[in-house]
Amino acid sequence: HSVGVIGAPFSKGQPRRGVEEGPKYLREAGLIEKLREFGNDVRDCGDLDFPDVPNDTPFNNVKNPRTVGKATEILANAVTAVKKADKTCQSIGGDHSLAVGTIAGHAAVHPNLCVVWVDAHADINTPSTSPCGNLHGQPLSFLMKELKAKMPAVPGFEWVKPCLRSKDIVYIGLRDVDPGEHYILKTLGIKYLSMIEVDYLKDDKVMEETLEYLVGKHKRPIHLSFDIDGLDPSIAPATGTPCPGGRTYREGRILHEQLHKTGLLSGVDTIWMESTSRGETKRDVEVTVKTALDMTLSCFGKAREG
Ligand SMILES: N[C@](CCCC[B-](O)(O)O)(CCN1CCC(O)CC1)C(=O)O
Ligand SMILES: [Mn+2]
Ligand SMILES: [Mn+2]
Repeated sequence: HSVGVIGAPFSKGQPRRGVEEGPKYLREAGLIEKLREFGNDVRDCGDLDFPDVPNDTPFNNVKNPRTVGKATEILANAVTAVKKADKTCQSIGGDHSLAVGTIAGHAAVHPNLCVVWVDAHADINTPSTSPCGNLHGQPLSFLMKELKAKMPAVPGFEWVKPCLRSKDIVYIGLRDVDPGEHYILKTLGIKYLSMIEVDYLKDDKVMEETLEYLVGKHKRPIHLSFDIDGLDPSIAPATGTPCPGGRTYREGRILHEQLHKTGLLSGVDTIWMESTSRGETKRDVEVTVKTALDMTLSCFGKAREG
């Protein structure tokens, strides 16, 4: 299985510092070597360079619009190039505003892709519904065709073409959804397995139900956007937006091993925010890196049965 790895050291979708360290931490933890151990032919595309955009004034309450728009455009082009080489594209973040780039770039090559979004949050605020203007809480609103009419022309995002329909995405792990987002989820009829549904279902049934919904009738490329805060803070403490009551390590492993088994995994975002801004200890960071590494490797053949 061939994999193109792109480092996206980007954090301007949210206010905390230290998030751009993601690619460095996962590389230092041996991500590339371990991916090869599981038989993957890995091409490390290195870390992208994201330019600072001068006087990037807020657009209404949206912060760093041109910087985030430019970074996601650069990332989209990089993802498209990897997908043309017909590799699974593994992007390492960085905050979740990056998903505008990874999904748009992936859809440019595979317009029929579907998305599995593992996250405590829905990340589907529009610039108008966002409670704080941080773009890491808004990526999906730029990508949903059904929201196009609701979207203002945010400077920097002129390049984005909405590429997803509400039936093309399933959320797993939601447990902190803003009112504006809940309204959008209900209105668009987007399928989600929040922690309520997850509690009723047996572990392996969560991904089974997700896959039946997305690829049961006909197979198509899967894009996994995995936010480490979808897991419980006990195993991923170093993140900017922790939310209690998340998925356990075992549940996380099952999800990713089942996705790997489909053979349809075509794009993976590993999104996490090593933030030392909440007084995380070195130990917290180590635990979070190890979890992010294990979950990512599980997408590419790391399995507990060996
Ligand atoms: N929905 C939030 C969080 C986004 C998290 C982005 B991530 O990539 O980590 O999934 C706001 C959440 N909430 C708003 C009300 C406050 O009291 C608590 C935070 C937002 O800022 O839009
Ligand atoms: Mn997220
Ligand atoms: Mn989140």
